[in-house]
Amino acid sequence: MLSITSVSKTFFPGTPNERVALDDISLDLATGEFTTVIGSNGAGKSTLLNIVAGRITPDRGSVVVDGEDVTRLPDYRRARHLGRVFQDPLAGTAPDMTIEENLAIAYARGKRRGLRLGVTRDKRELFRRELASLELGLENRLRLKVGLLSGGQRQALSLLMATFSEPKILLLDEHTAALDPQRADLITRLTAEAVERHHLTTLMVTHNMDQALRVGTRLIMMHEGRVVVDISGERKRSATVQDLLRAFEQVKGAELDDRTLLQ
Ligand SMILES: Nc1ncnc2c1ncn2[C@@H]1O[C@H](COP(=O)(O)OP(=O)(O)OP(=O)(O)O)[C@@H](O)[C@H]1O
Repeated sequence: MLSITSVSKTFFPGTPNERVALDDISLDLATGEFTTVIGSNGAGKSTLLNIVAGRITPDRGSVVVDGEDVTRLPDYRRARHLGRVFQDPLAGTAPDMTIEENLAIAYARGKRRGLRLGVTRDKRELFRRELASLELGLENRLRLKVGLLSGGQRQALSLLMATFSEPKILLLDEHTAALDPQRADLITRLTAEAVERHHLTTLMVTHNMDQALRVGTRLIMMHEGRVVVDISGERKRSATVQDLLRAFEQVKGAELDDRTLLQ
């Protein structure tokens, strides 16, 4: 469903501020594959997501979504195939609009013109059912302004908005990092449920190794713009935080030109 092939990105090339963000990365995600992405600060995780989203164009390489080469397609032209949730709960929703208006905008994404916006009775029922699945009581507060919700509630709504139109790719950029542990656990659970229910091909960046191991079907660790660990299936299920820390120490200690892939 998602093929990233030999993608490289350097910011400010040829200047003293030159930063290699991605260094010849290749990654193939099958439909429904849920990949968690960990790595140190500056490893290139956000840049990878931005390249998939079309916010950043790679210097080299290609991005193919469901057979379509989108490498040079601007972000607004791929938005209907993508769902994205950011770290900041304020980023994914419009605070001055009501819950149902926000949902109507998300619902219209990916639909043909003419089927857009406006909250009909059918849609309201659909929104109510979807909101009920969050178990936060929001289904009875459809006309509440989103700005009045807590961070956790807003993030749950952002997640619902990003997933219920069944995008081809779901991008989660540390979307639980700004929440308290209890809310973070709730959003993590809702994420796993939504991905499973809609069979979404997902990339989830997190700094929480435990979370990266608990959810998803595959885990990659990035370092200095490269994928240095890539595990799935039983290897992922049996891996521990200690294993990841050990692998990270090994990579950090390796020579810069050592391209050994740890598996
Ligand atoms: N827009 C930009 N302009 C210049 N340099 C950038 C830009 N975005 C990222 N970089 C640089 O590219 C490298 C990778 O950054 P990126 O944000 O992708 O890392 P990350 O793994 O998401 O880090 P973090 O965990 O700290 O968010 C870093 O050296 C960063 O300084």
